[in-house]
Amino acid sequence: MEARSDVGVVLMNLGSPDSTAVPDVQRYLNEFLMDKRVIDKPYLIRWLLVTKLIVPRRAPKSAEAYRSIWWEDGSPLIVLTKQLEKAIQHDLQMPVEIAMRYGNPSPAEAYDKLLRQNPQLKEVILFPLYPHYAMSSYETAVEYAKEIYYKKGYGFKLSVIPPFYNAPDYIDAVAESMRPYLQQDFDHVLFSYHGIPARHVRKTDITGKHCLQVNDCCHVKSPAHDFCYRHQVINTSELVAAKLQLPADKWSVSFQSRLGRDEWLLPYTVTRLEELPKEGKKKLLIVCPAFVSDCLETLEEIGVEGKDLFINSGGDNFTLIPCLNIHPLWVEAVVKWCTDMAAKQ
Ligand SMILES: C=CC1=C(C)c2cc3[nH]c(cc4nc(cc5[nH]c(cc1n2)c(C)c5CCC(=O)O)C(CCC(=O)O)=C4C)c(C)c3C=C
Ligand SMILES: [Fe+2]
Ligand SMILES: [Fe+2]
Repeated sequence: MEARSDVGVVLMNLGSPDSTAVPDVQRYLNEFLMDKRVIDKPYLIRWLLVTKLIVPRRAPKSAEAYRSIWWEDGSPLIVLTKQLEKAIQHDLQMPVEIAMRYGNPSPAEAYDKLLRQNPQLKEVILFPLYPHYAMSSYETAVEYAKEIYYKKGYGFKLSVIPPFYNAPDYIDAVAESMRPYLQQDFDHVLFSYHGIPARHVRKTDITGKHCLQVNDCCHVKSPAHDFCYRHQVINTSELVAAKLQLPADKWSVSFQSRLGRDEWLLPYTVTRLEELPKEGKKKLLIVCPAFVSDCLETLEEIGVEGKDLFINSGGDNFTLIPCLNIHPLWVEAVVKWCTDMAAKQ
């Protein structure tokens, strides 16, 4: 492939605290939870909730959880995003930088670095590392990256990779990353996705009358699906299960990481981890396809806490399948989509 320096790529992920020290975790959680697309309450209520209630209680516990999974070179999410950057840079022959929605590095740092090293830059491809659309993940990342782009008046064009929850290359990569684990004896495969408040699904329903309102809404054709996180994660799971020829009674979907008292998407992963052994499903494979890089929510919440809960509820065997990270099929897909988008310039 011919090297290009007029098109650059920014891989954008969620971000982590700078360190596991409580003040750094506090700063990160404040920035994260003050995002109006994450806690969608009026500013003053959000500010009181976040700075007076949630963060003071949560920061020390989160810091401890981060400490239990932190790597020598930093947060797994950041380290793995950097590894993906290296892997695709090698094959893509275009300059690549990483950016985070919260914490560091910011999209401004990524744009500036690309420009400094490639003064002839004409286009930046923004690649949000989220397969599914949610107000609190894909949408906030893209809006933030665009806000900085317009504010600073950059001269290059900004193109954005859309959610890829049903893209055959992504489905293949998830399925093939799971396949070796299916060789072992298992009773059930649980697809555990980061949850969101049910209210967010209703809010992003462009028809205003479909999501969580129509019977079996996620299987009834609707333009709402383009923005419906629930539809998209169910669709990802169905496509992966079909690819792996998993019988319908051998897999299911659940939602993790609930925060607060509002109702989030159901069923909750914690509930399913308690129920599955009682249903005779004692050997479990669990996979988290909403995250393309392993992070606190996979390594600690599922890999440590989830495993304890499952085993203490009567489970025998718990295997967490790693995220795509730098799986060769995933690297190939990222390279292909960036190349295709650059060719459209
Ligand atoms: C996969 C997409 C994600 C969605 C959707 C999402 C929604 C969402 N998250 C919170 C609150 C927290 N999430 C936290 C960590 C975290 N979340 C995602 C991804 C999505 N979140 C990732 C990849 C991570 C891991 C970050 C890392 O450093 O490894 C945290 C911080 C940790 C903790 O204290 O638990 C919070 C808080 C809400 C409220 C929300 C939807 C409204
Ligand atoms: Fe989250
Ligand atoms: Fe829906």
